[in-house]
Amino acid sequence: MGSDREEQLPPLFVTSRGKGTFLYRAFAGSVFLGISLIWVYRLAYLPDDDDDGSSRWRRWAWVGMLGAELWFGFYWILTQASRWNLVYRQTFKDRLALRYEHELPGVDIFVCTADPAIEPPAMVVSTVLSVMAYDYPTEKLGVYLSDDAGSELTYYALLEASRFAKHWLPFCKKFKVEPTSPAAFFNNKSSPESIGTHANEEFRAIKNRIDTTCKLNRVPDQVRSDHEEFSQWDSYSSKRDHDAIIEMLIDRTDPASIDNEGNVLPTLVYMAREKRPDYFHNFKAGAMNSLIRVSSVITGGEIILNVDCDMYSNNSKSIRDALCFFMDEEKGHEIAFVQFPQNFVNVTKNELYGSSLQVINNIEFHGMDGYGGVLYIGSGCFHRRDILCGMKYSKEVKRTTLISRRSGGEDQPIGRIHDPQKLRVLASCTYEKNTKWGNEVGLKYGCPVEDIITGLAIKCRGWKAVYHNPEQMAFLGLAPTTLLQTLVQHKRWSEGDFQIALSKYGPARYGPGRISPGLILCYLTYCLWVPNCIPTLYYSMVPSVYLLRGTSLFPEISSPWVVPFVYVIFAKYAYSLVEFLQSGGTVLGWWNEQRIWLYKRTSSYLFALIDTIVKLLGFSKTTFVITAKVADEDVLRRYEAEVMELGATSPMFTLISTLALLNLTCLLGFGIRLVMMSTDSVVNYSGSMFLQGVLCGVLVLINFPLYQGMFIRKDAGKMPIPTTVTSVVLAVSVCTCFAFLY
Ligand SMILES: O=c1ccn([C@@H]2O[C@H](COP(=O)(O)OP(=O)(O)O[C@H]3O[C@H](CO)[C@@H](O)[C@H](O)[C@H]3O)[C@@H](O)[C@H]2O)c(=O)[nH]1
Ligand SMILES: [Mn+2]
Repeated sequence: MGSDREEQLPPLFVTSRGKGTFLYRAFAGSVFLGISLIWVYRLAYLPDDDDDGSSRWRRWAWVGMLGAELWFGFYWILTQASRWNLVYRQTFKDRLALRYEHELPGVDIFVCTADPAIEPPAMVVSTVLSVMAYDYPTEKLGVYLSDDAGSELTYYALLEASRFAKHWLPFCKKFKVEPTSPAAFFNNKSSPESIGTHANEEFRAIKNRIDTTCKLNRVPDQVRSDHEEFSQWDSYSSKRDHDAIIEMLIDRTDPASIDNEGNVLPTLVYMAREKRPDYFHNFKAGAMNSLIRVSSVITGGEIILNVDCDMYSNNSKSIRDALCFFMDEEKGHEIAFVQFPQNFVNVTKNELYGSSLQVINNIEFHGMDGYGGVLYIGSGCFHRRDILCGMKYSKEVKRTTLISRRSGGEDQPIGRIHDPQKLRVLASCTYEKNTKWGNEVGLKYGCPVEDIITGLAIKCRGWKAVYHNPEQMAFLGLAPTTLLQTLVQHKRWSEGDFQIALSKYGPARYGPGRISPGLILCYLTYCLWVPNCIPTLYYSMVPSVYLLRGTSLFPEISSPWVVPFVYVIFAKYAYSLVEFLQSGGTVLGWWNEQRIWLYKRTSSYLFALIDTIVKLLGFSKTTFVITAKVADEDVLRRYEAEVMELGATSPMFTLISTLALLNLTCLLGFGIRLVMMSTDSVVNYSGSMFLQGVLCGVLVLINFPLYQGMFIRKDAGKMPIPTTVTSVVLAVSVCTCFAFLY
């Protein structure tokens, strides 16, 4: 690399290709051959259209199987794109420091929170402190907390944090603390005990005060009278109806803003944008756009980092990592954003809910990066401000943007506005009226996955994105801890992605000519999560009820056509196991992942499909269900013991348990039939129903935790009795209809 560099400077980052690409491609080719043979078999053996009722039923079921297999095959092809060409990045932070230490750009960091009840302020401010303590010149850092609840509790917590920062930042620097989130650092058993007893005590005290205040739901009178800014809450009527509140807790240009050792502190700003019932607030995208505007006049950093309130910094060098990409002399000018993976602190060993996203993080995103276009996933992403604000790519911008700004002097050329009135205008409901905000400027509105669609639009404007997955994880957050939350989160994601597919930005329509074909396929993998629900529901129901009936839908065990079926299934799952283990998972974790895969497809995606249709018909509006970052002790105990949490009422649960019971009934029915047959017919019969029996058997095995939750467990996390009863009635009725009606 770099042989024809214009200057003889070694690069700030290098890219290397994954190994074994050729072998993988050959393997994928063989699986594709198998899939094609399955299609051929379905077409060649399509049952005749007799008048006889039973064979007509079989013919239709067969056509459905063909449809499902065509879809699965097509979808499998899509998933190959993100495995075709993996790349890995390495940065040289020492070179960056050597060349640019004194002209590093300003960095503004946005933390978003939206509800003090499910996103505890003590957690939020730990995240804020973690990013304030980055190993980066503090006079170039601005940290902004957006509070979509506009809660004085969160403001109070931030006030406490701003005071603690004076101890915490020098402490982190002195002892090279990692991670720089005080909560994470002091909770970590392996953090050296000898250091920081004092800091620890102080942090505990602050955390206690915050937690108590939150529990009492009231800021102490003394604090309130000491800090006149609390009067801004006098006019506050609710989360959805209040004025904009913007408070600068630390101003880095104020000579008094120094830590205990006399170093400058980063600017720290609290922002609750204005909310009114008559104005749609566009969730996180709306908050981000207000932050972009407000920060542009306070600190105006050229680089913006965005994290969710639970995603604390776990690597104090991440800004420098990101800058190695942006400031690389050769390639930096075309990079719009640098995305780090979302990792989670709270995943258990065999991750019951498959929420660690390891395969996405360790394989698929490296594959998308190979096409220059990893997704923007909302948290842990560094953007160039002007690109986020709509700048289009052109070859001429090469080398100008970051470098010219920096050569303007130590400080940014932006006029600093501290006038609260002017700031409030920028965060008002009406500011965006008749502007391009939410469309061409800033994050896009109208989609529950504002991050994905914004990232796609940026790449369609000609920019590249980079994925960086360093060994020491850059960010750590909280994954959902119950089944329902996992399914609801996936409903939001899949629905949002599907909306993109249907929108003007649908990758297949909008992408060609703008992004590479490989990247289009990668995007489609995510954008087409939702339609998977239909073939998956079909495949997990129809063969089973036909098994009960004794109608075969797969080749006989002695037929050579069994080979492609067995090969494709075996190869696909063996490979997915290898991939999962390689990404750091366990065998049981993989098995759990298959279960959650089934539940997501049959419930989250189905409900996302239904909601999409309802919305298209104009009956409902987009919502955003925030994922809880706290759980009861009881729930947490079960989560840690990897016992499935089923103690909630939801149509999603009714659906998955009905499916589970349906398969159980079909398998039992099949068993009874076998027992009642003569030996000869058993051999024949089980031969013709073999694959169907295996499919139904595996579905029963994988649903084991559901049967336990319905019939065996006694704890509070078991399936509610009404849900169990409904599911039994539904499953038995469907089975009875099928067994006797035609
Ligand atoms: O009206 C809202 C709703 C949410 N948020 C914040 O958005 C973040 C993400 O919300 P969360 O409930 O944790 O959703 P996740 O599914 O975990 O988030 C992922 O998916 C979202 C899109 O669906 C992205 O916005 C996130 O960045 C990405 O991490 C949190 O910090 C919230 O406080 C707001 O600021 N305002
Ligand atoms: Mn989250």
